[in-house]
Amino acid sequence: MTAPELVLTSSEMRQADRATIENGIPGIELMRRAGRAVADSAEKLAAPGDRIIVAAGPGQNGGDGFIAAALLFDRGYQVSLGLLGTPDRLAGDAAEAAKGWYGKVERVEDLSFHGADLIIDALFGTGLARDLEGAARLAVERMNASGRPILAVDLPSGIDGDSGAVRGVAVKATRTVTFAVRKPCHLLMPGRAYCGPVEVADIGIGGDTLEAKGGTLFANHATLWTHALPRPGLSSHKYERGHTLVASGGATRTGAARLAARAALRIGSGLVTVASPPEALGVNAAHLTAIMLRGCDGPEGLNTMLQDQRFNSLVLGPALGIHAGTRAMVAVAVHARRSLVLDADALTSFEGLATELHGAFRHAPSVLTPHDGEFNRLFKGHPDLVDPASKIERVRRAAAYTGAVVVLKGADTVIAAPDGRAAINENGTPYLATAGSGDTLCGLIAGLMAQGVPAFEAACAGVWIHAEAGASFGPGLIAEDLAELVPGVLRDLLR
Ligand SMILES: NC(=O)C1=CN([C@@H]2O[C@H](COP(=O)(O)OP(=O)(O)OC[C@H]3O[C@@H](n4cnc5c(N)ncnc54)[C@H](O)[C@@H]3O)[C@@H](O)[C@H]2O)[C@H](O)CC1
Ligand SMILES: [K+]
Repeated sequence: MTAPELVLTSSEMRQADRATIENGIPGIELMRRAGRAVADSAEKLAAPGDRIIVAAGPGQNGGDGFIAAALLFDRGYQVSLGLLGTPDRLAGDAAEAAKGWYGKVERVEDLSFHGADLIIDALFGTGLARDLEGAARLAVERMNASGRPILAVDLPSGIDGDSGAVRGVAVKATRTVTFAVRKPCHLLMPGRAYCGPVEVADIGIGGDTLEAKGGTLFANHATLWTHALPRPGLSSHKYERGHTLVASGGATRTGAARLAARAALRIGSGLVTVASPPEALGVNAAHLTAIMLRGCDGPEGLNTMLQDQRFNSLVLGPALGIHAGTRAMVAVAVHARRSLVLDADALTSFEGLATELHGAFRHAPSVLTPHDGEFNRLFKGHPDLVDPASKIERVRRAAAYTGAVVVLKGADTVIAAPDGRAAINENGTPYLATAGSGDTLCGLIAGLMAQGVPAFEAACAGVWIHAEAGASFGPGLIAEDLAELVPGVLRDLLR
């Protein structure tokens, strides 16, 4: 089976680099391999004889640029190189690499990018430390304005490697070649949108080293969770596949619960029941067939229902209303220690009250699925959770704080577990931004947990399957379609 795809932060990558050097591969050799990968990648974008302009920065990213420039010159390209800063400021491996470039070292300020068939952006990589200003900023602006194809070395200059944020301005790359593994910025927005297709070049940093220095952050693909997916055997019975309970809102707000319930059923929950306020029983009954329906009046009603241990997974939040009653229902659910997915109103009801949720979810598999607005409302007054620039860091801290798996939704949904594992999703589609889409996601995750899938794997799989279903439909997608598309996605996954 293919291993999950590791993603390493800048500092983890530096440690992996250092360990590789200590194990006997000199730094300059790693840089030569990196530079060769850049040259090989450039050859896919330009033909011998073409004019290539390399913009090199003051650090090792610039060093990679020097190596690539010399190789491409040898391979018959017309190569010019402009340096940001002066050659005497180059140090270590980058200074060594510069010795192999026999052409002129121009000032990056003096280069005209308009005549280039290809620009190689080797200004900054993982060492970017602050916003781009002055000459660096101008160089990036002029590269972008040239309209010429740009190959970014490691990552587009100006993008923060760990958060994917634009530090003032950033190169809009046509393609990016990175080394050993992808970094968070290749998956997180807005960085992902600046990279173009990302190529990962093997420069000889071993899998064991990458695993030892990273090992907790992943790209969210099936390789991460496919082993945990339920595969019903011939003898399996609906009662063994769990029973998901979804709480419905009042008479005019019942659709959300039914969307979640339908998704739970489609993902394989053996049984699904909508728990409905008495006044909404009629409208729910008119719309449910395979899904069961029970009257449930507020927190007391929920408490009574949960005396039945067969309800092993629970969705609370969609259209429940923002008030103390919803908070009380969450308290009942937490006390009952069932698998739990909380979304929407269940999260917003705790606006400014996050301390009530401190450690609350550590006793049972629990998943919170906020979007940015809900996350910021829930954790307002907790700068340590809301302020970090990196989405991964924010989600990890929220997971550690609450004891729940946290899914922070968006074009680059991040899922994190209290134990520090995190995954970045990248198969999302803008079509998923439609009313009721989040309700469906809750149902998928709860339906997987009902079948015994652990919370982190259920959240990661739910997010991926949800996105895959949305992408398979495309334009015109409405939330009602999503659950119906799940069987096709599952069929491919379980093949
Ligand atoms: N295993 C690998 O991944 C390898 C990666 N290599 C390349 O090395 C860079 C990282 O190199 P590093 O020297 O640490 O950082 P940078 O080159 O990105 O930049 C540091 C350099 O830039 C200055 N600086 C930082 N921010 C700014 C700013 N906003 N304005 C101006 N100057 C700034 C800083 O002071 C330093 O001088 C990695 O990305 C790979 O491309 C190696 O080749 C080995 C293998
Ligand atoms: K770069």
